[in-house]
Amino acid sequence: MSVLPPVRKDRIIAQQPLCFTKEAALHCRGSFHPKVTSACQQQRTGTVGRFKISKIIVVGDLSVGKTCLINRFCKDTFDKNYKATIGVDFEMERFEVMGVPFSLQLWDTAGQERFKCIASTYYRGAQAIVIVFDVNDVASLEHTRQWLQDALKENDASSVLLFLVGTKKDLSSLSQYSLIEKDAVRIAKEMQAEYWAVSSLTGENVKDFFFRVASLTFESSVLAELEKTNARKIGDVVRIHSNDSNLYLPAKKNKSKCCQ
Ligand SMILES: Nc1nc2c(ncn2[C@@H]2O[C@H](COP(=O)(O)OP(=O)(O)OP(=O)(O)O)[C@@H](O)[C@H]2O)c(=O)[nH]1
Ligand SMILES: [Mg+2]
Repeated sequence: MSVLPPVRKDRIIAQQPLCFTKEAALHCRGSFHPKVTSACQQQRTGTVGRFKISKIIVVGDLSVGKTCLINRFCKDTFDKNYKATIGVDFEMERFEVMGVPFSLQLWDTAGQERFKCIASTYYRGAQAIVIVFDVNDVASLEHTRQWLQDALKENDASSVLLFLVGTKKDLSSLSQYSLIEKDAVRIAKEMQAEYWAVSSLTGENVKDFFFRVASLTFESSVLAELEKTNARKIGDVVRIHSNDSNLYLPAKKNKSKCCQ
């Protein structure tokens, strides 16, 4: 018998949420992968929904707004005063995706150089990496490549999902924003990351972004689980075939210009 309270009503995901821009999205299907949908309907999601907790790490320069982003989503709060994260912090968020319970552990890491080596010891075993920059600070966007490279030292580039997130959109004029967006989309494509722009002050796109992270992480976890089950059944490794050229095919990662 479960001792956990029911999942909050505003954490229930019935449909695949839309991407921010089709130009830099992990995939643009408006629905879950058909194999995932049928696995959920038939309650064949294996460890996903029972024991599995997916780890998401959030990295990026100091003061770009990583903590505020997580706090806006998890606690619906915003603090205008900067308090540096020391080492790491984490929040748990419980979702229900197509009727299946799904938990995310959101690891908020320190951007300050002096705490970086403590923070990097928590990078391992991530299902998704969220690389954050400030849309008003070009240098923080340029540094995202280095953050990704560091995070990938501890993770498998062929299976981890990547998100590039621009914060503090409220501080940017439309014309300033559209300039940096061009570069950000280009870098996101290079990294094979999905691009988002948000404001933790106003809340713009914050919930949509985390719903997308939860949905895509759920989808890839269920696909991996099905792949394992199939491999066990026939005693060999089987790939799940899909016509989409999407993030689930490791071959795609080989094309990355980044971190080689
Ligand atoms: N206007 C505005 N300010 C923001 C936003 N997000 C964060 N800030 C401010 O930016 C500063 C830094 O935010 P944090 O979330 O603490 O930054 P961080 O990336 O966690 O920093 P470290 O923990 O040192 O790595 C704070 O003063 C926040 O109030 C936003 O969306 N809009
Ligand atoms: Mg912080």
